[in-house]
Amino acid sequence: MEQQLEHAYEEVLRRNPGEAEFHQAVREVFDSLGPVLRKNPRYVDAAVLERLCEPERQIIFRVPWVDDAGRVRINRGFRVEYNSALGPYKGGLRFHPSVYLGIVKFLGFEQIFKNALSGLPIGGGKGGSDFDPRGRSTQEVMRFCQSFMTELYRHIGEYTDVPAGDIGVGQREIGYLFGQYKRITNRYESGVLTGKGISWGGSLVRTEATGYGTVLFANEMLGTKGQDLDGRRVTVSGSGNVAIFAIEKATQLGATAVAFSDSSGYVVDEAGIDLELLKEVKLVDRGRAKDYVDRRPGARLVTDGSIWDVPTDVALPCATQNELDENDARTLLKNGAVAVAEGANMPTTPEALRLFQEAGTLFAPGKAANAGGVATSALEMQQNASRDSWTFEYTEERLADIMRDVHARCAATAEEYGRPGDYVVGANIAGFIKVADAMLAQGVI
Ligand SMILES: NC(=O)C1=CN([C@@H]2O[C@H](COP(=O)(O)OP(=O)(O)OC[C@H]3O[C@@H](n4cnc5c(N)ncnc54)[C@H](O)[C@@H]3O)[C@@H](O)[C@H]2O)C=CC1
Ligand SMILES: O=C(O)CCC(=O)C(=O)O
Repeated sequence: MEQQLEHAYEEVLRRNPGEAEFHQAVREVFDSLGPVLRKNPRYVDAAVLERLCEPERQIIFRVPWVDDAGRVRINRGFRVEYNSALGPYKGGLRFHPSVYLGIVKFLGFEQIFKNALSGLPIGGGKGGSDFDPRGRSTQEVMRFCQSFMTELYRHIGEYTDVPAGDIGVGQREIGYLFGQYKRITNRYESGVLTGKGISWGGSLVRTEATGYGTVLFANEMLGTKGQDLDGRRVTVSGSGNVAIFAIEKATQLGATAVAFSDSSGYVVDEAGIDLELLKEVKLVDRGRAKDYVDRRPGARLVTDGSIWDVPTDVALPCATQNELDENDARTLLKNGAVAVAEGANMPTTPEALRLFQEAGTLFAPGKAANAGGVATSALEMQQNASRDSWTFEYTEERLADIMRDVHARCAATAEEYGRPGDYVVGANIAGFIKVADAMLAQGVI
């Protein structure tokens, strides 16, 4: 079976040149699959690996828009409709200058397994653009979103493909995208996008869900060792949607979050991050880390080195891919970190992951730990379909149940395949089996 996996991986390299992040995401999943393929050769016979590595549809389009100075700008838009074995394509849109096809494909590939693990009927997809929202006015962002949707609308729908937010796309952008979709189609199709505002079809808890879910997963992992987050030091990279609500849930569970970051550096606040201030700086003012430090006595901004230099018990990388490397892992281990849970998608490099695995550190891969976001999007779709809206308490309880289930499924699968405590193997195998079985049942498509 190892030979088949190697052959399939070589084909991925050959067919997708230059897409390093996509190669990395495939490699990490393939590294887990040997035992499951040996046990079920029918997956190999039906070319499930090869099919999983080829998206069902890849859409690339021009996004023209006019900036505030009247100049015409051109960006590139993407939507990769990766796999629909379990439901309509589902996954976020990322607006960031680094976006290219390889990033969208890695995210879409990860999304297939994550969505399978959530236990909800959603397939995998992802999209975005190399548009950089930083420094752009609200009017420019709106014009960009309207142009983006003017092409995207023909590819998406409640039963087809349901985008949501990711880096650079929050409720404001979802609002402009939804408005343009409604205008073009003349349909109030609430279930076409998730992450909407509460008064126009959104779900309570969706904003908080990814960060909350990541922390709940970390707490479940600690629970297997008779420990929890209470009294722990936590470090959270990033200061966007995922990071902020990871800090909030960790604080609710009795931990002290001592550091966060953005692309300008990291902030250490030994007294515990002031969440209200952080929300004001980041969510209201759209400011920088320095704006927090300017208003918070005792906090300091560090503009060189790495946030993972800050001694911590629990590390929550919640910014972006490959942000925690081998050196960072060594430092975290030296400083006694006991758990790492990925709020971001693939934030840990393969070399760093290996070090954590060798050290026996509790390690939650993003496709399991951050599944609460997309799961709550699926709950938003349920509410839209039934024209209902649930309370915060009820929705949060559903999220907590889902995260417990995801944790239990990963742990049980790791155990079954002889790797107890290895959540990477557990998540990859459990997600793979669910998707692969549905693909087999649906024939060669
Ligand atoms: N929003 C969601 O529901 C979900 C997001 N994720 C993942 O979580 C991560 C963060 O996403 P969001 O919080 O939604 O985005 P966001 O746009 O709200 O925040 C992103 C944060 O990461 C930082 N960042 C981005 N690129 C960076 C870079 N190259 N270097 C340093 N810092 C950088 C930004 O300063 C910002 O603080 C991403 O990996 C995303 O794919 C995963 C699951 C769901
Ligand atoms: O809520 C969603 O549909 C997407 C969330 C997402 O992009 C992710 O899980 O990485």
